[in-house]
Amino acid sequence: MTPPKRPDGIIIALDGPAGSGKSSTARAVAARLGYRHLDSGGFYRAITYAALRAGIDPDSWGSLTHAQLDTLDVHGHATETGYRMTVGGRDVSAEIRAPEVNAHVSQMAAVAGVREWLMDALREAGARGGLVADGRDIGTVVFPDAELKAYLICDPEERALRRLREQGADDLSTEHVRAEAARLQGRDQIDSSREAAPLRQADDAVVIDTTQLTFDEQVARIEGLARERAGIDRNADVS
Ligand SMILES: Nc1ncnc2c1ncn2[C@@H]1O[C@H](COP(=O)(O)OP(=O)(O)OP(=O)(O)O)[C@@H](O)[C@H]1O
Ligand SMILES: Nc1ccn([C@@H]2O[C@H](COP(=O)(O)O)[C@@H](O)[C@H]2O)c(=O)n1
Repeated sequence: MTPPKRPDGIIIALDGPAGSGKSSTARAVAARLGYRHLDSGGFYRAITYAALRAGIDPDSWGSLTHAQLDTLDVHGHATETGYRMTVGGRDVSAEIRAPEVNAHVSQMAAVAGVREWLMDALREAGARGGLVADGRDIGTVVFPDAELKAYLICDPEERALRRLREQGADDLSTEHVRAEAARLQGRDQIDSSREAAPLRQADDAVVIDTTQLTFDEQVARIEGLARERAGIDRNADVS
């Protein structure tokens, strides 16, 4: 077992399609290890929310300059356990989950200039290690040297059902579940077919299908792999 080469621990990269369980799993694994959680989708969501709020036409997002992005005043603030997103100094944790942001975020995330603009902030989060980061290109582009990479997959209708339950939806009919599955797959289609850092499994990622797993099973699986990769004992301090 190799000891961590970063002062605060290893970097764990979780990628996969929409609703496959990345963020919830990353948060739980980070809590168990005493690591920080980086939800990179939150950054793309905050930029999308800020651009919509500023009235910038989505058709023009492809030509957004770094100076224009700076004026949107989007920031991720490190907390004890993760990152809190603000726009114009205001916490936007709830707003960035709105259906309007869901519908537009993949369009924003496909813009190469936006991804370049964000890269330093995302990499800075991993500078000391001790990080569980989730997204679409964490293991392939943001932290290609992450000590552990996992690629989570899950049946689309199961993903849709979980998402609807999370939202407290009353209507869990087949029709409603299929409509939500189509929305998730629409986002996956844009994310995996774009030129800039498309969603794809890193060659050295462990694939975990969460369809038949309980939440605790998938968390325990990744925590176990992380402890192995970090060379740490289950009962020992992980940093
Ligand atoms: N194994 C599981 N069994 C049941 N529910 C699960 C399981 N894994 C995750 N969930 C639930 O599925 C929902 C989607 O998970 P999560 O938000 O982590 O997905 P995600 O991949 O980060 O999605 P997105 O890409 O849209 O941000 C959450 O409500 C989460 O609690
Ligand atoms: N590394 C990433 C993370 C996210 N995206 C884009 O943001 C969207 C929202 O992400 P969630 O994880 O919050 O669902 C996602 O659909 C991608 O378009 C990305 O490109 N790269």
